[in-house]
Amino acid sequence: MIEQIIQEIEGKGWSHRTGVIGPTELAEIKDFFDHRRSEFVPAKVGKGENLQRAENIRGDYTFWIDPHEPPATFRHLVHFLTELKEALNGHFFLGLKDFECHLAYYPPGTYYTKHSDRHGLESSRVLSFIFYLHDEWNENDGGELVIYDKDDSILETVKPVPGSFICFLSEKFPHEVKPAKRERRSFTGWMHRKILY
Ligand SMILES: O=C(O)CCC(=O)C(=O)O
Ligand SMILES: [Fe+2]
Repeated sequence: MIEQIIQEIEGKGWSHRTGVIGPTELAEIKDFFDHRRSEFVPAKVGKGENLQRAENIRGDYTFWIDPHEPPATFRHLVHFLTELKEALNGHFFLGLKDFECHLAYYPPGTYYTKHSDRHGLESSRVLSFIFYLHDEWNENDGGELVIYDKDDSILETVKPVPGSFICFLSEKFPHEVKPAKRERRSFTGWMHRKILY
């Protein structure tokens, strides 16, 4: 699996793999979301003094996970990411040192408009990654991740298949989350060239 991801990143700069998380693990994750729901906070946009809630930009709620001390439910995902980080360093000499990650849920109808994960202040973000954690997703549920190229042409529209994983070079691909008909759940994060904690 990791080897295929590396090859896809080498070829096109991003990779989408299905079947990364199995049904038993997804069921445990569903329980975590259901039990810890009240601890999720509205995601904000901007930095420092300009940090603000802007539902017209992003409508998700997040719960940060410390990858150095993850809840048991997320140990497998953190392990997978650690192996991916080492493989990326081995193949591309990226010098990745750490990653940050959060859970997110997007209530029905919410979205995240087109943005880049890497702007001035976040210049150490190298790779963006997302696991899709909802237990069910139907053809017409929406919630696609639309990936753009540097010229703002659509490269790919990715359906958030439960248990799938996507990653892309943060610098190269602006992207957007389309509104969905059902709650859309994910584990999202970024690999960095510097130690974060
Ligand atoms: O959930 C997704 O598919 C993408 C989320 C995203 O772009 C972000 O949190 O920066
Ligand atoms: Fe993003």
